Amino acid sequence: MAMYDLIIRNGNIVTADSIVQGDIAISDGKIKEISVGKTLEATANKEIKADGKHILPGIIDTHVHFNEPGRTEWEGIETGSRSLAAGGVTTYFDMPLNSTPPTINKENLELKRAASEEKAVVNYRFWGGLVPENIKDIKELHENGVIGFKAFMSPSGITDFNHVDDITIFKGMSEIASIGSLLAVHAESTVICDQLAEEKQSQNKRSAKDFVESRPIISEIEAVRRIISYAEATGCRIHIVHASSRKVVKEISEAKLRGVDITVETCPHYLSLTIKDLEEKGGVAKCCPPLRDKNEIEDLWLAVAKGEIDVIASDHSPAPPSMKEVVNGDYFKAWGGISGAQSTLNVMLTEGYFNRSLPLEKIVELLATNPAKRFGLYPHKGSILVDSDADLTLIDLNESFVLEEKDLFYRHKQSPYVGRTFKGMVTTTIVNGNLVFDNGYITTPEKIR
Ligand SMILES: NC(=O)N[C@H]1NC(=O)NC1=O
Ligand SMILES: [Zn+2]
Ligand SMILES: [Zn+2]
Repeated sequence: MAMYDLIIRNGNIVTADSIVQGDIAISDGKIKEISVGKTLEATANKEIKADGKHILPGIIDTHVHFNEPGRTEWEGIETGSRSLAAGGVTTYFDMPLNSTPPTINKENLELKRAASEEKAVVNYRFWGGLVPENIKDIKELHENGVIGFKAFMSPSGITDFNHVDDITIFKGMSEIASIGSLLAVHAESTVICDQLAEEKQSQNKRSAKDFVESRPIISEIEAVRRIISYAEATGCRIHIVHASSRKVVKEISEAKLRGVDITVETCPHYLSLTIKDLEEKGGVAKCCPPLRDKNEIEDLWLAVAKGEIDVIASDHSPAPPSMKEVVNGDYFKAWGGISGAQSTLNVMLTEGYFNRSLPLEKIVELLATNPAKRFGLYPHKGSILVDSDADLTLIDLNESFVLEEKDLFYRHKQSPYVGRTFKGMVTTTIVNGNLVFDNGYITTPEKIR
């Protein structure tokens, strides 16, 4: 009889296509055997009873800012990756900015890699940056394993990561196309946002509403249209990050129909928080593009249901509480970025599965399968197949909880979701066949909560 490292017994195995009941056997960090509908005749060093639970392919968060090296006091790889594990995430892609030095050349990439090797409790990959200064470094970054490149079309909020001008976009995208990589784009118009922000501030209008009005949806639409025209000219594959509105998504759907190789991401906060939350909670709910209104949320859920969205990622972009504070009612000054790494699956289960009947298979597709496919990790990741990596997320849909600060594994225990009731709970996160999170505890390298 076969002997494995780990067997998970009698769970509901969820993939993008189906839900079946069965056993999963794991050895050497890989799925070795799957038995559907009947007990797997084998033994293992460890067994997990998953009766009544659902087993998902490990979640892939394609968009986090972990600030390390250089700004570890903002988050850091250790606390950041623990938070992800607690949220059922088994692989993350770390953005090239907010750490210092930013990941814009091979030397800086090696610094990030060294810090991650030492500290990450889940799997990871790195984005390289595209900035006006580094077109010459693109090829080498690609050869050293970055998942793709990231550019900002508007100021990033970080002085050592410049946004791209149109000639950089054009030249950079030509280069990225020639090596067969991909460009992720923060698409907001500098002209529109800067001008409106200046008008507002010169009139001393600095409320939450003023801030939101200074970054309107049209600014995203304009930038998306522009980047699409460059994609069509250069043949560069693109991925639009954090679209805040279905109106933005529509531009991307139309480009897809024309044959442009483009995908789109949105984030849990654009599906669950509004400008009212920004007014009530303050800086903890500030992000760029900003939160929109209730109608936009429902429209965005329609886009999700209809398959217009490819990927949902956290855009976890934390900062120390002092930087998130709204001082004297000035919403322009506070750091833009939401701490969400731990809550992506919770938001999708509660607001998607329970409140809007979004199928679990669809959630798996958006959070694991599509990210794996788009960024070349499929079928090793994003699937539950024999020979896949043993990255798995176990959830209990019968549990619910109110998120408290003490539940957060972030360096700074702030989240716009504190106080929210979530239905469904992540019980166990398995990375390369090892339990990393179990029943409220991070289990490796030591047990902590
Ligand atoms: N620099 C940075 O992380 N910016 C992110 N924050 C945010 O709210 N939107 C972003 O692009
Ligand atoms: Zn961004
Ligand atoms: Zn980001």
